[in-house]
Amino acid sequence: MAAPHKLASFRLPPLPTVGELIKLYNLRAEKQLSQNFLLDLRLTDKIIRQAGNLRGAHVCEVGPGPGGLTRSILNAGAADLLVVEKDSRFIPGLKLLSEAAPGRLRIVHGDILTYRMDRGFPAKISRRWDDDPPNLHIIGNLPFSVSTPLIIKWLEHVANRTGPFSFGRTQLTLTFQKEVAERLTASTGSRQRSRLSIMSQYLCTVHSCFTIPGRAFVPKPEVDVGVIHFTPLVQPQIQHPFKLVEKVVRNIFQFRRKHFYKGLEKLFPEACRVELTQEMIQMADIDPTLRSTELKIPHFRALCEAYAHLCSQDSSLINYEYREELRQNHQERRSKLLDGNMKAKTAK
Ligand SMILES: C[S@@+](CC[C@H](N)C(=O)[O-])C[C@H]1O[C@@H](n2cnc3c(N)ncnc32)[C@H](O)[C@@H]1O
Repeated sequence: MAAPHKLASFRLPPLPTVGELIKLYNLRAEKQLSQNFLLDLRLTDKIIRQAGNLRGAHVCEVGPGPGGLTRSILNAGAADLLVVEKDSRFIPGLKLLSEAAPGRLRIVHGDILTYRMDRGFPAKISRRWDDDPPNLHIIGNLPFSVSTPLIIKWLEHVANRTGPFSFGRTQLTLTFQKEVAERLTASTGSRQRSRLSIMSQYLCTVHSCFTIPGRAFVPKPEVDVGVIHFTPLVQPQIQHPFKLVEKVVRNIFQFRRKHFYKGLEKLFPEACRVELTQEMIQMADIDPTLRSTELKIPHFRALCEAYAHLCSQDSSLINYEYREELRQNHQERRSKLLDGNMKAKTAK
């Protein structure tokens, strides 16, 4: 790995263009892997600038594909770029880039959903949580198919200070389909306010950088794309376990446009539903006629506080899942129906 001060001339030598590489290796986009490529290096440079100064930085790029963003990251002076790509067809092209930037590009052929990023970088780059962020950045033009599960997984890592966040408050610069980008940054009262807004904003400063029109990608997706920058907060706005917060928020947003208590009720089994919902709302001191989208993060904090208190009084509550109960009831009804049909047939 080259030391930052040795990177005086870090720009890549002349190489085939990304478009030429795609033709050279016959890299037809795979719909299953949500492959929409960025070939315009001015645009990839613009995305990379949102991450801040990358000179001498450690970077993990998700899904480099034919390497447009990868080139921009290297040209911005990253000292150590680790790319994680699932599709083996891109590996030869990435190796070409690696040869053009000796010692600066490491290639992992694997799945970002299971890759252990905490093992991917040296411990010496770690910073204390309340320090400035470490010199490690996660960057990616994310595959649409994994963007939501991936950001939820990383937010859980932020809450637990694990994975990429075992190095400190690692910053992320990522693309999302525009609708998801709007949900991530939506403020109280907006139509896009959703589970993703609360989960990301209670843990991070979330900044919408700019929108890329769908026509900038090859092949062109149906939607536009938003670039979002995340910096984990020193103090999360809700200080309860991630899983508890996620459960409260998910239930409340089951009925986004209704009074929030409609979703809240579903935290509790039928026998104690009305009573415990009322108790929870009273404890949190919130107007029950507010809609889910009108709740602010301090409201969610108060609701999590109240729910944690109720769970401490009855430990079975934390494992109760309304949807699971619905699923089981449905299965029971189905098997009763099947039994009845079988009996009717044998009686004939
Ligand atoms: C939207 S394309 C972006 C490609 C390239 N970064 C660009 O901007 O042109 C998404 C890339 O992620 C890769 N990919 C999809 N699922 C992945 C996964 N689970 N882990 C790692 N890479 C993945 C795809 O093969 C593809 O190269």
